[in-house]
Amino acid sequence: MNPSVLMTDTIFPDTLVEQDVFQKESIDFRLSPSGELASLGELGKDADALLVVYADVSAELIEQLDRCKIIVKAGIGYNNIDVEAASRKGIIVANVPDYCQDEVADHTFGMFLALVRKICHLDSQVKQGVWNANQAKSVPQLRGKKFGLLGCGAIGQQVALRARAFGLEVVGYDPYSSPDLLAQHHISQIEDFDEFLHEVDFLSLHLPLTEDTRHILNKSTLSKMKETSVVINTSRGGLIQENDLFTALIEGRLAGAAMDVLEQEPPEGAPELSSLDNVVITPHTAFLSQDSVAALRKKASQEIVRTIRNGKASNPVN
Ligand SMILES: NC(=O)c1ccc[n+]([C@@H]2O[C@H](COP(=O)([O-])OP(=O)(O)OC[C@H]3O[C@@H](n4cnc5c(N)ncnc54)[C@H](O)[C@@H]3O)[C@@H](O)[C@H]2O)c1
Ligand SMILES: O=C(O)[C@H](O)CO
Repeated sequence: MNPSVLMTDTIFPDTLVEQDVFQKESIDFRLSPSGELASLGELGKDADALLVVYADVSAELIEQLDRCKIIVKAGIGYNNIDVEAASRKGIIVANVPDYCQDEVADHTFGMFLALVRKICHLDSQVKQGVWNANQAKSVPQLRGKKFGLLGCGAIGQQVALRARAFGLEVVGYDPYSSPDLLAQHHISQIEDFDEFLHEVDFLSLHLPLTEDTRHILNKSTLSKMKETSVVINTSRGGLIQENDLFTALIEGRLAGAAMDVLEQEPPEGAPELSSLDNVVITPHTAFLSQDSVAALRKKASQEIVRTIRNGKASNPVN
């Protein structure tokens, strides 16, 4: 009997890349038609591996997997997988840590510029027949301002490179990163979180969503930031308490926000934040480009092949 893979969900229009990789290795491949927990449990029962994009791989689902050896997140952030439950069952969880650093850094910087230079807002005004340059008079000059990285890993380092090219001073808060590594990337470390929040003019989030980091930006931490500062989030929606962010923005305690990710994705209709002129939102697209997607799909599938064939994953997270 061939080993088998269940793909729980996909955002791509076809599964040709995955089918190709698995077919060459005589591994059977199925895509779940609905991605719903009940059917995933049933379909995944006999699968040797799970390939996951955004499906919620809960402890309840993992409990139903009788043969599974590996769960691969097709992506970097694996917060939709209950890693502890998988570890308890001896299942390896792996991600694809290296496929879209440039895309996310470009998107982060693009959103930052669109927000701070009011490009999206002015564009939408012109399209409504309003030609009013006055609103741009309050735009801050970037050179010499402090660009703060909350999380200084692979993506944060790429963002730092772009920020420096704009004459920004890059500062970082990352308790798990070595001072040498940060110095190598010309990121000045600020060790005290409150001081970091207080110092930065622009704050960009590049850390994983975990139980420790959920709502790391909330009423209390947002209140430590300058009223003129902005937040850019291309990491995970759950890092920010969105109601607190909304309140800080309407009360003028923060100058703006750029968000590629939201607490609820997809949101039900237009998100509340989108009613504000000083907010820019994209629908979780920072990682996407033709090249990054091709690399991601291939790497995720190959990780499964490696584990099924050799019993070892290249990028285990447990
Ligand atoms: N929007 C998108 O399309 C998209 C695409 C890729 C990744 N992401 C998100 O970006 C995140 C970062 O990706 P990466 O490749 O840079 O990951 P990475 O693992 O290379 O870097 C994450 C950094 O965060 C740091 N960190 C952990 N906890 C922290 C804390 N409490 N405070 C400050 N720093 C902390 C880690 O030490 C690490 O240096 C991912 O976890 C993922 O959720 C989003
Ligand atoms: O984490 C990632 O790789 C992207 O956000 C897609 O899930």
